[in-house]
Amino acid sequence: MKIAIIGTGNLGSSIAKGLIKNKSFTSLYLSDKNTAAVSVFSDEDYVTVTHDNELAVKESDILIFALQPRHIDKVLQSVSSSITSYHVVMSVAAGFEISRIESILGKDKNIIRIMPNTAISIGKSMTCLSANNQGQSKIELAKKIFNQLGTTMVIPEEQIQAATVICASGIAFWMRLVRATTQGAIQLGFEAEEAHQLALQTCYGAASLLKESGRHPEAEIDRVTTPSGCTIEGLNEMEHQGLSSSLIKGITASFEKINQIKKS
Ligand SMILES: NC(=O)C1=CN([C@@H]2O[C@H](COP(=O)(O)OP(=O)(O)OC[C@H]3O[C@@H](n4cnc5c(N)ncnc54)[C@H](O)[C@@H]3O)[C@@H](O)[C@H]2O)C=CC1
Ligand SMILES: O=C(O)[C@@H]1CCC=N1
Repeated sequence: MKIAIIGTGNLGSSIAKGLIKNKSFTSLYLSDKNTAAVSVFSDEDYVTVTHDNELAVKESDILIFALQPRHIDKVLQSVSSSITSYHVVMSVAAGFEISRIESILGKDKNIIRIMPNTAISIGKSMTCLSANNQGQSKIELAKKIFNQLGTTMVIPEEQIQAATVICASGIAFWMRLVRATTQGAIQLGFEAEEAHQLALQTCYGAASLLKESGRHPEAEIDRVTTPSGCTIEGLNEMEHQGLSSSLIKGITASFEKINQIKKS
């Protein structure tokens, strides 16, 4: 597996970290006009850090374009003559549709839109995938790569925007919930460090319970809410203040915004 990551900022470097941790490549090119985020990897076996996108494309089979939507057009155009039908072209650019990539590279290229999140750096990403017609035969290969770095789900391209909000932006949403819980714990008298640890382990426990039991969140809530107890008192107050509603409204606002990015 000869992989190149073009664009090694927040997400590109997170993918690089995950791949390097797993040693899941025969060669890895990390290409960026500013290689600061990945220069630490230049001593790793079979890893090349470069400013030369063209070189990275020519030396690799699997190309992961981790660029901002406003840059990806230009970069794809600049390397298009080196991209062949043997390459598998993957793009993480939010809102940048497969048809736009096909209009630059041609419909005969294997193109897969991937939407991981930053937890890919520790092998815990939720990565959604969607391929063009030509790329359907490469989807198993893509799943193989990203299953080593978390979990994958193949979805229709129409759902990639929604998946971006839930899974990629979702990391930020969950972080804010952890932080708010920490602030509550500090108000109740814990030191900041202790508060953070309490919030984090409880969050981890809640997610693990759902994952391992397969039960519905409300079934787990029923097990915690003692009649007339403190949990239901707090939960109902949170709902009076609009907890579920504000989360759903935030998710839909984020979705509206990503659909605007798609049109721009
Ligand atoms: N940050 C996140 O959690 C997620 C981001 N995304 C998407 O991933 C993409 C990248 O996002 P970030 O990593 O946050 O952006 P970023 O700005 O941190 O990284 C982009 C990188 O591209 C490089 N770059 C720009 N022009 C270049 C060129 N001509 N040649 C080589 N490198 C060039 C920049 O120097 C930068 O390091 C975006 O399209 C975003 O929508 C998707 C899922 C999650
Ligand atoms: O905020 C953004 O637009 C990008 C896409 C999902 C995560 N970061």
